[in-house]
Amino acid sequence: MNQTPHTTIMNPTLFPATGRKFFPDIHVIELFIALLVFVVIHSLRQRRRNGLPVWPFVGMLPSLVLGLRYDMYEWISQILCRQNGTFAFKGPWFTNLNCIVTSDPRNVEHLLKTRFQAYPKGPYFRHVLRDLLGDGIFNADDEIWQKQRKTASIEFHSSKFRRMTTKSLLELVHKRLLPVLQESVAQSTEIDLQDILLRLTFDNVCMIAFGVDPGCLSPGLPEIPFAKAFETATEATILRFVTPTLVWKIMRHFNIGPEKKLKDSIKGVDSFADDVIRTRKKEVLLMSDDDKKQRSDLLTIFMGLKDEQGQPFSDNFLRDICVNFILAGRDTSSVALSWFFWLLDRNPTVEEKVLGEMCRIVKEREDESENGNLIFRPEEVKKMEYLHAALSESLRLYPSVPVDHKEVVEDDVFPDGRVLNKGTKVVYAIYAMGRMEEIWGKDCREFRPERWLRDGRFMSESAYRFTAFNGGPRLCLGKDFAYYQMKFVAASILYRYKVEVVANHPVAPKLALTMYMKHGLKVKLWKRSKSDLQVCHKN
Ligand code: HEM
Repeated sequence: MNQTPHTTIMNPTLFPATGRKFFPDIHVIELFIALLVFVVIHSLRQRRRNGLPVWPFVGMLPSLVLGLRYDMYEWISQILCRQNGTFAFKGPWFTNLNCIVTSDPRNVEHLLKTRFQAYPKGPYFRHVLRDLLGDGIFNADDEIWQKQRKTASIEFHSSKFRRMTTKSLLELVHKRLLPVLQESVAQSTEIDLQDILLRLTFDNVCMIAFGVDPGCLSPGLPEIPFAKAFETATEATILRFVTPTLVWKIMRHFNIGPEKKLKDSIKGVDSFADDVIRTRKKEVLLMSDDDKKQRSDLLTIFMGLKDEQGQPFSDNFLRDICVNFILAGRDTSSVALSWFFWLLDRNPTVEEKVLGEMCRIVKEREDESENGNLIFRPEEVKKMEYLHAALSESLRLYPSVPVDHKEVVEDDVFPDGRVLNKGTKVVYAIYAMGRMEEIWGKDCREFRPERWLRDGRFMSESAYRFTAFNGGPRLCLGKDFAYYQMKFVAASILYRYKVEVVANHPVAPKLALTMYMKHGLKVKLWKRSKSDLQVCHKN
């Protein structure tokens, strides 16, 4: 038999009626190609509309992954420039990554001030940050936030607080920071300035929040378990933002991966906080009313207050308050100063002007005898307008908090016409705002402190164009203190040393809650000679 029954009956590639060959594999391929072409055209059309291609299932994730490999903040800035300041990010299906990203000052003012009540931090972010930040000021909304804000605000604006912060900063700089820097000069070694500044601000803010000095900035730069735990906890928390909620929750349940790291590090933070709270409670019992009034650390202040039921705050809540303030005060001014020193190294004319201003101010002193170990006085720091402008310019380009977030709790429309449904997450891109020509003009990417000066005096900018310190009712509580701290530290260093960034040291931002330099800031210090300062005195 030539034609076997097997071929006629069993082979589905022949049409029984016509005997014509049917090639399902070719049709499948054609169909597949057609679908692919459709998907690509559709995704690219979406690119025109949304700024990025939107792929089935994964949304804009492929572009995000590429952005993460390059420079996340630059990547966001470029999309926002193309999209006139606002775009909708579409994450993979069934994840929480969908959000509206904006750098339009009108929208930023709308969400931070005009419609403040409609844009709280919201349940999603609160949930992600809850293990580390609890009910502390950064993570709270409504009454819980209001109560902390009000109390801390009274405290931050009191003269007692100012005296305490000025004194503790002076001691930290002169007894701890300068000797460590001097040691590096004597040994002729390179140092990681970012690490040293982080230690300085950590010790400083622990004194403000807890009233204790952990001693991170000490000779030999010891590793302090509390500081280490704090750093690991913030890093592990960030990972939750880029991990689908279900995945990190499963990891948390089984205590594995980054969630295990997070849990262990939070234990470290809690154990330090618990110790301080327990000890302070015993101390407070023995204190006279006058002694209590002398103390201006936040822990002692909040310990003396009562909640709505007339009960003292729980230890957990006291812990949350302090941990949030430490986060607020540690990572912000230190990274801002690191970017500032890096920019100064690249802009020697700005450095000359900063130095010239300091020297002019010192020259006004009646008694210049202490010049050898000069300590800047608060009224002198206030007079440093050019330094103030240079730090603001540095924060404009490298804001310590590069992106921030809100969640809209009722349907709303942005001033630019974008419609937002209840529950939409909104990201305001502070880093990108510093790179918008519409806000700062054609030279927006240049480091030019003069843009902040009118007739030599510093002129502040609207918080909705320069959002480095946030704006509206949640404006940074530590803004005045932060400027004083940064100016005092920068002036005390620059008056004594030339800070030279090590050649070829790679500089890039790290993906974190705050704008760390990924590889730190390796520098070498050179002691300024008397003649350097005499030249600058003459200017
Ligand atoms: C260069 C230094 C600083 C910058 C750029 C900065 C920036 C910011 C930003 C952007 C926020 C809003 C965060 C948010 O709501 O998500 C904020 C809030 C806050 N900052 Fe600062 N900060 C700095 C220094 C400090 C310091 C030194 C302290 C305290 C010692 C501090 C205390 C606070 C507090 C308590 C809040 C929460 C305000 C609220 O939610 O009502 N900040 N800061």
